[in-house]
Amino acid sequence: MTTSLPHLKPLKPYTLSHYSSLPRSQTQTQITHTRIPQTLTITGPTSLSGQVSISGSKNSSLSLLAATLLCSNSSLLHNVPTDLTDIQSMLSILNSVGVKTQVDVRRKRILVNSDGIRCVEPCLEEMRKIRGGFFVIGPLLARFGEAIVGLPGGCDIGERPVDLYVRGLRALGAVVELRQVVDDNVGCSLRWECSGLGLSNLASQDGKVLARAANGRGLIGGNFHLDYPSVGATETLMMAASMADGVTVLSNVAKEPEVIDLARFLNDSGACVTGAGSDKLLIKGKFKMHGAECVVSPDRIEVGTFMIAAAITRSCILISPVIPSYVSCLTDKLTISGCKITQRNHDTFQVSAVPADVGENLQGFDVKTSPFPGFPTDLQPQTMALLTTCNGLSIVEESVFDKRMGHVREMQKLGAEIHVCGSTALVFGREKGSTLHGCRVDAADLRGGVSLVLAGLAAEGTTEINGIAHVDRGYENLDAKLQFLGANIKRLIPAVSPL
Ligand SMILES: CC(=O)N[C@H]1[C@@H](OP(=O)(O)OP(=O)(O)OC[C@H]2O[C@@H](n3ccc(=O)[nH]c3=O)[C@H](O)[C@@H]2O)O[C@H](CO)[C@@H](O)[C@@H]1O
Ligand SMILES: C=C(OP(=O)(O)O)C(=O)O
Repeated sequence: MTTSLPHLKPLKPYTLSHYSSLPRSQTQTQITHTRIPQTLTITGPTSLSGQVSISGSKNSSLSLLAATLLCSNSSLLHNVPTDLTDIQSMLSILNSVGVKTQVDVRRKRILVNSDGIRCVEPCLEEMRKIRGGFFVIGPLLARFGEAIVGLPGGCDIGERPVDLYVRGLRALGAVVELRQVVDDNVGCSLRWECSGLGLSNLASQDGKVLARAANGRGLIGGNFHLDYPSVGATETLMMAASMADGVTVLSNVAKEPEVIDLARFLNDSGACVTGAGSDKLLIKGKFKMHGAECVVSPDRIEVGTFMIAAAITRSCILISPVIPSYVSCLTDKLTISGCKITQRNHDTFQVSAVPADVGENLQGFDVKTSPFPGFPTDLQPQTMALLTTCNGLSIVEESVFDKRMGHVREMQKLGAEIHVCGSTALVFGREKGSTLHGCRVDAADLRGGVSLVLAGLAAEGTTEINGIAHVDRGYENLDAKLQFLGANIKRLIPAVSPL
């Protein structure tokens, strides 16, 4: 749906012109994503060339959309990856409490108006689909004094507890309890669980978190130290503290770029947040916030995925827009491996792994995931796919999530030699480049799924990847973008039999 959106105020440095410089065929290809099981087939090995246009960050967009719940009047978000199913789920969550949204798919922008919110309990079914839905607990509680939200969904990559969110909200004066849904009757809450803590063990089960500001008053500023710099908890508490009465100090917070995007939007909406990007945030609460306009940063994980696509296919491609400091960890590793990465202008990378530039083969390297500025967990599976084609033994250690190795079994089906011990994988590379061979594999989560797409680009023959809905959660038009770069990739959409 294309709508005419009002102009709120001048744009910030990242303007839409940064995102519309590619040929129409690339920027305007739209794929209708349905929830029908879909498959990608790739015939390789592939050589890529040309330029790819990076979408706005999924993870930033999810928290920015949640933050619009704090604001009266309208907010206008630019460069939103509107085709992602996660974004569509987040919009359904907002709509379910009475938020009005207008999506301009062609211009990648969303107008949000939260003036008509009529309830504080978003649709549980939608909440279960994504992780970012849980963030709405912060703004709803801060603005309306109450929120009832489902436990986070999202990828099945290990425990995704919410204890830090809960303890942080309690530090701001909220009473928080978990209500567990013990039968299939969604919304019928039969049993009260622990108003104490223990929430972490229940995070994967069906349940709702009920939060209200104590004594019917609003939230009050407070101090909270996060035991771990959780991105989601940091963002949720930033939103809550923005409308709490008084000053909040959050320490050991996440330093991820998405936190910086959120702080910028909150400040433009009338909040007072300082310290974003450091490990301490100081937030002076405001009684009222208004809408603002913002431009979502380019998706650093999509940038990294295409950098790895160039490397695994031993190709040379241009990638833009890129914020180089957001991907410096990967840039360093690929450079060690032998890739040539050149910044072409302020926001374009040229990534080359062609034999003329890198010699006979890339070298393996070790990675250990950790919070930003460390190596991103969201690039671990893609990196592992690359390492299966590099020289020597590489060690991949996953330290953020306890079950993010689901892709290994599928990579083994493609001929990769990987041994897993707990959260560490030993990847035995190939002295003479890829000997991966195509076969049928299943994507079980978002980044694991895309790592199979990357492996399929390098594999001999045809790779068929099922479960592409996981990939569609976080990659906009992935197949169209890869086709544009020269990949032989097709999406198979089963015919729906008429009723
Ligand atoms: C630090 C980190 O890399 N975070 C990633 C994480 O964010 P996301 O916000 O999903 O996850 P967190 O940063 O909150 O979680 C990271 C770690 O903290 C733990 N935890 C979290 C919340 C809580 O209340 N208690 C608790 O113990 C989790 O179990 C996990 O081990 O996944 C996102 C999607 O893949 C990524 O974009 C983020 O970069
Ligand atoms: C796992 C991811 O998403 P989510 O946290 O939304 O499940 C991801 O972005 O890699």
